[in-house]
Amino acid sequence: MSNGSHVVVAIDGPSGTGKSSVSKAVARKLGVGFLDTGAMYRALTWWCLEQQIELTDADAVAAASRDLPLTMGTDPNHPDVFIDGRSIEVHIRESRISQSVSTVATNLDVRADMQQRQRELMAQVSEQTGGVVAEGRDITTVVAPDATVRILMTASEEARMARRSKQLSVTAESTRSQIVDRDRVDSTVSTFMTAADGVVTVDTSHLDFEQSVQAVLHVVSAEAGHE
Ligand SMILES: Nc1ncnc2c1ncn2[C@@H]1O[C@H](COP(=O)(O)OP(=O)(O)OP(=O)(O)O)[C@@H](O)[C@H]1O
Ligand SMILES: Nc1ccn([C@@H]2O[C@H](COP(=O)(O)O)[C@@H](O)[C@H]2O)c(=O)n1
Repeated sequence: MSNGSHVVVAIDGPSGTGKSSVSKAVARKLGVGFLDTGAMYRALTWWCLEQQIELTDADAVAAASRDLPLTMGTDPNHPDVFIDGRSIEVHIRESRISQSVSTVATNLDVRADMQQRQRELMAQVSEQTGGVVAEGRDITTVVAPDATVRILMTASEEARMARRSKQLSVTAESTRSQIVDRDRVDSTVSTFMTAADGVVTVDTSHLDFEQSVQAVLHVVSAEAGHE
């Protein structure tokens, strides 16, 4: 997915690593679009709860996914998520969504649908802005295995707990099961705890936010000649 001179950056990693915030900053610096693929699974989860669809009813959830009136904002300065024209960005970050999103994301029919939508969105955004930074759990391996740059962003469990606890203003310990349990379930359908062949690992355990952004830009520069 290098599309001539377009730069396609795929970033995966476990929960709380900083993928989303770092990817957004990298997209801004490169002047290209940004796609938060986790937000798409969160949007479907929110929609199913709104429609009172049982998340364990795999067929009903897959049907909801196919019909989902989802629009993704891909400007890294104003990323937003819309269903039927209504912004649901705030709602999809609620803890009830974080706690149930993996049930939806491990539905294989849902994944096939979302992966197809993500490929189409990435191609569209790349065409419009000259590239895209897309982040999630299966972008480097399934959605865009031929991306110009493929990165696995990691951080120790302790660093991720500390980042999440600061973000949510709760104790670090209380975030452990949230992070560990979600990764355990999510990794039954995607490979993001270890780097696949050809994927560059960026370990941010001992980096601050700006250093993490620079580390990713350094890899982009080395792999694609962009900075
Ligand atoms: N290198 C870093 N050092 C310190 N804090 C960081 C760093 N990178 C990101 N953060 C902070 O960590 C928090 C979590 O980051 P973010 O939401 O981007 O993670 P994520 O990997 O996308 O998580 P998830 O996949 O669970 O949504 C944010 O508050 C972010 O500002
Ligand atoms: N490519 C992806 C991205 C996300 N998921 C699932 O969505 C959940 C929410 O993701 P966040 O990055 O917003 O926390 C995540 O826990 C996965 O269940 C996915 O499966 N594939």
